[in-house]
Amino acid sequence: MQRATLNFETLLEVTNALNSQRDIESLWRVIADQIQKVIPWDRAGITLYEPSTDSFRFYAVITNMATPALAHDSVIPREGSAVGWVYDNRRLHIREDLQQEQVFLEDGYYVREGLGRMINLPLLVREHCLGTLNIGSVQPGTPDPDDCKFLQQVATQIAYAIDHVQAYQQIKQLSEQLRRENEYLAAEVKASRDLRLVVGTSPSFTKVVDLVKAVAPTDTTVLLLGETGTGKEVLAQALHDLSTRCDKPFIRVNCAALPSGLIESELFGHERGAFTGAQLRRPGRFELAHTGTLFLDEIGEMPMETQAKLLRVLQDGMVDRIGGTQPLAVDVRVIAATNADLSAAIRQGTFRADLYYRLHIFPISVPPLRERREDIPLLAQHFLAQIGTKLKRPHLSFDAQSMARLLTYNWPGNVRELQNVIERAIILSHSSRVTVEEMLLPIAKPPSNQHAVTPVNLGDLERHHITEVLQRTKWRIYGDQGAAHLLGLNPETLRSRLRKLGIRRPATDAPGPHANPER
Ligand SMILES: Nc1ncnc2c1ncn2[C@@H]1O[C@H](COP(=O)(O)OP(=O)(O)OP(=O)(O)O)[C@@H](O)[C@H]1O
Repeated sequence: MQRATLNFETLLEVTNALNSQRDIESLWRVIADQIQKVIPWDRAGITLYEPSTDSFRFYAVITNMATPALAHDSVIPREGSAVGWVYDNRRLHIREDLQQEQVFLEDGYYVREGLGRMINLPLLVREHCLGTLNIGSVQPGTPDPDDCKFLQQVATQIAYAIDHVQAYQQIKQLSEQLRRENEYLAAEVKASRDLRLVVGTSPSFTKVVDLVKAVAPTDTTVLLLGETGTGKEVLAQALHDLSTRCDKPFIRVNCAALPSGLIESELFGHERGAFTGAQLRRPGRFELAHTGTLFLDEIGEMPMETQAKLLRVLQDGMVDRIGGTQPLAVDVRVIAATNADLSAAIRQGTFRADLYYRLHIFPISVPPLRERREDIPLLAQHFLAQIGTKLKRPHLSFDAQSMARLLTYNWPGNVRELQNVIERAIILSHSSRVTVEEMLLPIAKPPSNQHAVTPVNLGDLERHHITEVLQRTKWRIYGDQGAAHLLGLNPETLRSRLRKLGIRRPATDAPGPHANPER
C-alpha cells in the first residue's frame, strides 16, 4: 500500500474510533495501535494541561518498556518540561537522540526507560492547547516529515474529541450545580418569604432596628446576640434587604444543624473525588453567597477546626474547597448569630478568641420578649393575621382575657413561642374570636424578679391583673372568695376601679353557679 494511502486510511480509522461514544482513555489502545501502523512506537501517551496547578497530567499512557517511569496520572510541571515547551510554542518538538542529550524534565525518566527518540505534539483546538500527544521509540533518528504531518492530524482529531468530552462533562456538572443551587434557593425563598416583616415598636427593639438600619448599607460583619426565638434571623434578613446586596443571594447556614463532618464541605464546597461519595464538584455556601450575604446562625456551635478555616475566609476573602488546589476569591458579607455566651465559650476553649474579635465588630443584642412586653400586642396581632391567612381563617380577633394572658406570660421561648401559642389557639378556637387558654401557656408563671417586667403601662398591668383575679372568682366581687378580698381592696374601691379601667365581664363568659354579676 502506498504510504499516503496508508496514512489517510489510518487517520480515518482513528477518526472513526474517536467518533464512537466512549471516552478517549478507554479508546487509547485502539488509536495507539492505528498510529503504530504508520510510525512505530514503544511509548504512546497523552498529557492534559491543568491550569489550576500549571502542570500536565499523564492521561493515557501505553508503553512497551519494562520500567515505565512516567505512568498514568503522573504530573509534570509546565516550567522546564518538553510538554510545557510544546504548550507554550503551540508546535511539535522532536528529540532525535535522548541518550545523547537530555534537555527537559521528562528526558531523564525516558532515558531510564530506555527510549531513544521522543516526539511531542500539541493538542490544538482553535489555537487553544489542551495538552500534548507524545510518541516515543527506542530507535533514535529523524522522523519522516510526512509521518510528523500524519501525527499532527491525529493530534488534531484527538484534541477535538477531548474538547467535546470536556465540554460535555462541564455542561453536565454545571447543570447539576445549577439544579442544586436552584433547589436550595427556592427552598430558602419559600422559607424566608414570611420573615420579611419586622414587627416591634418598643424602645429597646427600636434601638435594635436603628442599629440594623445604620449598619446595613456597609459591608461590616455583624454579630446578632440574643436568646433563642428573639428574631435574630428576621433581623439578619432585614439587614440584607436594606443593604446594597439586597438583589444578591442571602444564604443561610445553621451551624448547629449540620453534622461536624459535613459542615466544611457545606461551607467551602468540595472538588470531585475529594472524599468518598464526592462524585461531583460542589460549590460551598460561601460560593453561593458570592456578592451577597452569608448568615451563619448558631455560630457558637461551629467546630474548632472549621472556625480556623472560617477565620481565614474572613481575613483574606479566599475559600479553599476540600480537595482543591487553588483558593477561590469570594466577596461575601457575613452576618453571624448566636444565643450562646461566646466569652464563656472562649474561656472553656470551645470558641476561638481571634474569630470572636473578627465577628465582634458590630454586635447587636436583641432583647428577649419579656423585656419588651410593649411589642406583644403588635406581634400577637401580626401573627393572628399571618397565621389566620395561612389557615384560611381571616378576620380573627382576640378576646380581652387572651391579650392580658399573653402580656403577663414570661415567654421563655420568646417570639417563636408566642407565634406557636397563637397558632395553637387559632386551631382550637372555632369562631373568629380567638381565646388563648391558660393551658396553651404550659409553664406560665408571673415574671420573676430576675427578669423584671417592662409593662406596657401601669394601667395595662392593673387591668390584666384584676381581670385574671375576676376570672378566677368567676366574676364574684364580694365575700371571702370574692375578687376584692383576694386583691386586698374594698369592694366599692374595686367597683370604681373596674369602671375607670373599663373592665366588663365579657358576654361569652357564661355565669357560673355563684355568678351573681359582681356579687
Ligand atoms: N420582630 C419580629 N417581627 C415578626 N416576626 C418575628 C419577629 N421576631 C421573631 N419573629 C418570628 O419568630 C420566629 C423566630 O424568629 P427567628 O427565627 O428570627 O429567631 P432567632 O433568634 O433567629 O432564633 P434561633 O436563635 O432559635 O435561631 C420566626 O418565625 C419569626 O418570623
